[in-house]
Amino acid sequence: MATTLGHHQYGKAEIRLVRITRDGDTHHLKDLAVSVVLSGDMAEAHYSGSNANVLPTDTLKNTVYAFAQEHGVPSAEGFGILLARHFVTSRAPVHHARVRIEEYAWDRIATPGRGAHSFVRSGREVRTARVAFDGRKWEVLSGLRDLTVLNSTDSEFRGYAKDRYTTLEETDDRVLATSVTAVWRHADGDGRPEPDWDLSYERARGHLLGAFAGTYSRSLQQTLYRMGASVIDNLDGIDEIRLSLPNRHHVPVDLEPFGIENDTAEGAVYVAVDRPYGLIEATVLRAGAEPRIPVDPTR
Ligand SMILES: O=c1[nH]c(=O)c2[nH]c(=O)[nH]c2[nH]1
Repeated sequence: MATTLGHHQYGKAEIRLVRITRDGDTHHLKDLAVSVVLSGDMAEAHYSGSNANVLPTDTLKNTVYAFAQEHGVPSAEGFGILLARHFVTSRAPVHHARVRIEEYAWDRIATPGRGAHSFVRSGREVRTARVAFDGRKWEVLSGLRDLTVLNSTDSEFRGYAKDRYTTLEETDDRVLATSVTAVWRHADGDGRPEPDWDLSYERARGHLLGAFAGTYSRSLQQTLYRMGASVIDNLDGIDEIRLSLPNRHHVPVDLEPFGIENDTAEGAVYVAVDRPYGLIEATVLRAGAEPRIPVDPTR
């Protein structure tokens, strides 16, 4: 044989699922996209075409819906753990399962006297969870994307390297805006009970926002480090966090041709430039922790 099969996996991507729970007149809603990836003893499907070890991806989809109804969706992480354990423990050829979940937030629409069953899709960020299980050990990565934040002052960018192509002016007061993608890794479970995933998420989010707002920034790099360090310093169970921060540049508009001053004590007008953007990415680790989050957190 002149060829051999390399790494292979399969699964069902982006299973869209809305779970409504009724508690009398008060209803609750979970809105998810679930992706399942399985790997193990499945080489024959590629070599000979034998599907004996291939549980159809259609079945993976059905299992996700069935589990959502039978077990509910306690939290993105909790649901992911339930599913990953099921696939690895119920089928011998499956050695490893990964479940990725995106969760979309909804707010209630106030309807006095009419029960609590109306919702409006929230402008909040997308919450993410990834669970990997190999039959023995868990790895849980929690995170978020599209958390868009802006500081209208307390940001400068000066003292940078310059060469013959540098045109950027130094600034001691600029707008700093970004859309945060973050992935953080929970310390190995080793038999401990699962944390309260929702509480852990809200705390991590709060520290990211607090550090963004509370840092006098000399660069987005410095702000990134403070944001990551604040999560690690304040949350015992989190050993590693990776942040991807696009620099959403806000450039003051030149209004001089119209005889209008555009940088006054009362404020200024900016172009919100969407492309190109600087992209600042880094991992922050608890001292001694091993880096395990992939370098590209979107993969
Ligand atoms: O915070 C910043 N970091 C950079 O590396 C950079 N580069 C740039 O042009 N502007 C900025 N801002």
